[in-house]
Amino acid sequence: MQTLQVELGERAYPIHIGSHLLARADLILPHLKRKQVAIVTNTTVAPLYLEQLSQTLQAAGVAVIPIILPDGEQYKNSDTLNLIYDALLQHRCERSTTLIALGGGVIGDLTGYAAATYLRGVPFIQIPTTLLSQVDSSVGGKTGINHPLGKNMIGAFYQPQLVLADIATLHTLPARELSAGLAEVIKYGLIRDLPFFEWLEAHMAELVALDEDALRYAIYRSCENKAEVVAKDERESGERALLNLGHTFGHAVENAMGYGVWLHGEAVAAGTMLAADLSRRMGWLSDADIARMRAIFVAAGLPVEAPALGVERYLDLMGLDKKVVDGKIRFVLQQGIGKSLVTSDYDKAALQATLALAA
Ligand SMILES: NC(=O)c1ccc[n+]([C@@H]2O[C@H](COP(=O)([O-])OP(=O)(O)OC[C@H]3O[C@@H](n4cnc5c(N)ncnc54)[C@H](O)[C@@H]3O)[C@@H](O)[C@H]2O)c1
Ligand SMILES: O=C(O)C(=O)C[C@@H](O)[C@H](O)[C@H](O)COP(=O)(O)O
Ligand SMILES: [Zn+2]
Repeated sequence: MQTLQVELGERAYPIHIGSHLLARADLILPHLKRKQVAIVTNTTVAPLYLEQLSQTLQAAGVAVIPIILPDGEQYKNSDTLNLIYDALLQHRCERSTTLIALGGGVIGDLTGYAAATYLRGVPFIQIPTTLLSQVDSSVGGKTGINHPLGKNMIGAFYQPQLVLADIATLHTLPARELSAGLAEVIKYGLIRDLPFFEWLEAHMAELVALDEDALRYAIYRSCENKAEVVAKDERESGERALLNLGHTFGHAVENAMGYGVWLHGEAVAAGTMLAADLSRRMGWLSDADIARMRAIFVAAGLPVEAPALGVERYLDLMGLDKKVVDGKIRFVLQQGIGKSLVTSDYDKAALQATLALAA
């Protein structure tokens, strides 16, 4: 097992990465205020891992309240959030009850937001079971739900007490979901870590084949990148916005196509290629860089062409992005592979031309 620390002063917490961690009560117990937890999961993950985690905790004397939600991005909304509050209230959960998110990013974001708001805040633990949630969503404290008009529009920054990433759970993950997670892994290389990008180019086939050593390294290096950025800028007043590479376009795709039709990672991959095209038009990215990016996304099993929504629809949806300032959309663009910036200083005609690719 490897451990990283997210250095956030009194809100600091460890990320443990390893195999068969669902059996490790000793890693969880020190983070509980009281021996009662509510495990929030979904109808897909519950039959796979709920029993195992519950038994681990019950054997250590912890009372477990299971909360099983419907599965899918289309359920990351206020109705599903209310199901969590309902269960917590029915069980008379107190401020000392810890919520445990057992599942992918949808469960993590919902559970984190429930924890941030139930009784004005109860502790929570992330046990991510998708690659995407192990490398990205479980770390950093962005929690929330979607709105029909936009992705993640309602939420809170609220840090977990602990992240427990059990690599063994990835063996049951569908290949399409593994690929979606690789989009966020590749993101770290593109925005700030050229040596990692080069390592990913050399080891993509092993990752797709679920090679344990390759996965462990990719998850650790991704979490290391994310933890560093979050420690410097917890609430996204600067550098953290770089973690949004491809998301301005990608969130528009997810919303327009209907939540869940394009997976988050798929939309991020195609969105990153649109951002790359805009960077190229600004003279910051070469044709050779774009070819490398396209090749790595394809090798990861990800789409590189965004859907044809039309220029106006893209602009309209991107106008709701959280990075908008004074009505102007800001993009994360690249100045080569491994170097990125957030800017509103792009050429409008270049943006129109980029969007016309997806028109
Ligand atoms: N908070 C953040 O910082 C952050 C970062 C990135 C993404 N996100 C959010 O995360 C969500 C995407 O997360 P995701 O890609 O994990 O999707 P997801 O949570 O929908 O999980 C993907 C699918 O895999 C299933 N699943 C989960 N673990 C499994 C396992 N071990 N074996 C088999 N099936 C399993 C799920 O039930 C689901 O059907 C999006 O809503 C996105 O906006 C948040
Ligand atoms: O942690 C962050 O910061 C990120 O931007 C990570 C993204 O991968 C993630 O999808 C995040 O939820 C997007 O944030 P949003 O603020 O654009 O909703
Ligand atoms: Zn993302």
